[in-house]
Amino acid sequence: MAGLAAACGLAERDVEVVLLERESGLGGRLLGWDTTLADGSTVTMSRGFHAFFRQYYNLRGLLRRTDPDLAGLVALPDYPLVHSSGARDRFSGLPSIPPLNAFALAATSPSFPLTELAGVNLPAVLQLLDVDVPGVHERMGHRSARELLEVTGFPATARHLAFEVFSRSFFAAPEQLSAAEMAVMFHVYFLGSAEGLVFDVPRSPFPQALWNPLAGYLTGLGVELRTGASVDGITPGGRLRHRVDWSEAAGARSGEFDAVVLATDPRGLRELVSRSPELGSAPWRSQVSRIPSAPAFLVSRYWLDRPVRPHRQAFLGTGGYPTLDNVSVLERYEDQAREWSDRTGGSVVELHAYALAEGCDAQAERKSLWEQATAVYPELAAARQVDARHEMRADCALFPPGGYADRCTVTTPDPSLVVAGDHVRVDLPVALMEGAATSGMSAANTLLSQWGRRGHTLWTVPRRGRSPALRALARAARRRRGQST
Ligand SMILES: Cc1cc2nc3c(=O)[nH]c(=O)nc-3n(C[C@H](O)[C@H](O)[C@H](O)COP(=O)(O)OP(=O)(O)OC[C@H]3O[C@@H](n4cnc5c(N)ncnc54)[C@H](O)[C@@H]3O)c2cc1C
Repeated sequence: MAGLAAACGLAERDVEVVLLERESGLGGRLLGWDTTLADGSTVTMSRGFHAFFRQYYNLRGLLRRTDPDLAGLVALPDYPLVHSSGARDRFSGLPSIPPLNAFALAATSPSFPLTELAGVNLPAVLQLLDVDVPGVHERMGHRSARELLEVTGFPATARHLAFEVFSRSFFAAPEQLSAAEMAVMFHVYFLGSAEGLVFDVPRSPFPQALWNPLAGYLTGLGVELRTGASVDGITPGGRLRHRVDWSEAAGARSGEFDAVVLATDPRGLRELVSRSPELGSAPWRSQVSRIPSAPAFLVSRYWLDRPVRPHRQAFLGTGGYPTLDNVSVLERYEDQAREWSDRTGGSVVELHAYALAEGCDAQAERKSLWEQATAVYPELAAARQVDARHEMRADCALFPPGGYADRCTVTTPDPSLVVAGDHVRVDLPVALMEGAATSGMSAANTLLSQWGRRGHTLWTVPRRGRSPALRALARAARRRRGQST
């Protein structure tokens, strides 16, 4: 996503671009590939469910290049959260005006029982109303999301349901995630924007909905897309600034370039830079070598011989289970799964487990994940698995407490070398897919500005809390405590 955004931003300003992608298709963590099921059907497998939030302005801008009305996305305006204890919550029907949305959530959500609100630490909660990027990372980034939730005194149900679900969507347990990331998330979804927690999902598998149209657009702009091209190393060029060596099925290749955008996942960057000892500077290479990766995750997709119960939602977030984080029913939103379900009478159900224990056993995790899902949707236990696919990987970024200052930025010691990806620090309130798209465009802008070419406008929710009154209250609370919260 970051690489595609950068390629798009550059090619639209008449820069000649060669995009090198190691996998056989585009999309990175949203790659899709064909697989044939036991019943003979050919379907597209992927790492599965991704929520395209309405605040993902730069990502949506990228997709609008080929789909101006975003017709390729389907809205999922309501999705429940359930806790293993039986507690339930949902985020639909909230007013759209900040901060009324946050107050209405606290007043109406079953996770915030009025009887427990007396225990809330108001000065600490006020800090969530005064989020500014990057200041919040200096004030709160040394704490973990778990500590933040404990210090706020939010009711246990709210902590375990709403907030833990969000923390784990960063592929980390709350003790592994920076409190500042959680605060920024609160800002993005409540106080900084009117779109709330509504999100969309692709109407078709990722290649069909997103990447094939974008590939056509980029090719039309003259971008040379080379998939199955794994970059081996980068050295100083003879004719141009950089020589890039890569391997393809046809053999080893190389090319010289004025500039390079490194838009890989964290591990890809660590490995590529370690194989390129002349790139950047020694301190920068050392910084890259420290980029942390999140623990492994598991995505299990099942094609079942019978449907789940009719009222099951497209997406359900779960909390309090050993590893299960969410369950989605693909035929509720994706055309390919709907076609399979209509044809066979079955259901396509996907389970996600983030932040798995180090060294866990893949087979045991699959079995356990399925068993947890049958506790949530008991009808699954009676279903026959026509087929299943499992993806267990560890290619996501981790945003640990105290990690912000050490995060790579788009710029590097070499002006002709820029970095993009969701792990990259852009000092804007963005994360995950939107972080990737924003950093990609920002990388393109950095190069374009050196070449005297017009950049692209980047959009985000405001970089700081919108309400001066709430900000003043938060500052006053900080002064009274005489310390940062
Ligand atoms: C299961 C799952 C669920 C998720 N759900 C959500 C969600 O709901 N909402 C959300 O916003 N985000 C979600 N994410 C996160 C989201 O997928 C990422 O934030 C985003 O895809 C990151 O994009 P990127 O461009 O930074 O990196 P990537 O997508 O990882 O792209 C990096 C690319 O670099 C390529 N590469 C690496 N090394 C080399 C090399 N040497 N040569 C050539 N190519 C190389 C890789 O093949 C890859 O294509 C989810 C992720 C997963 C795994």
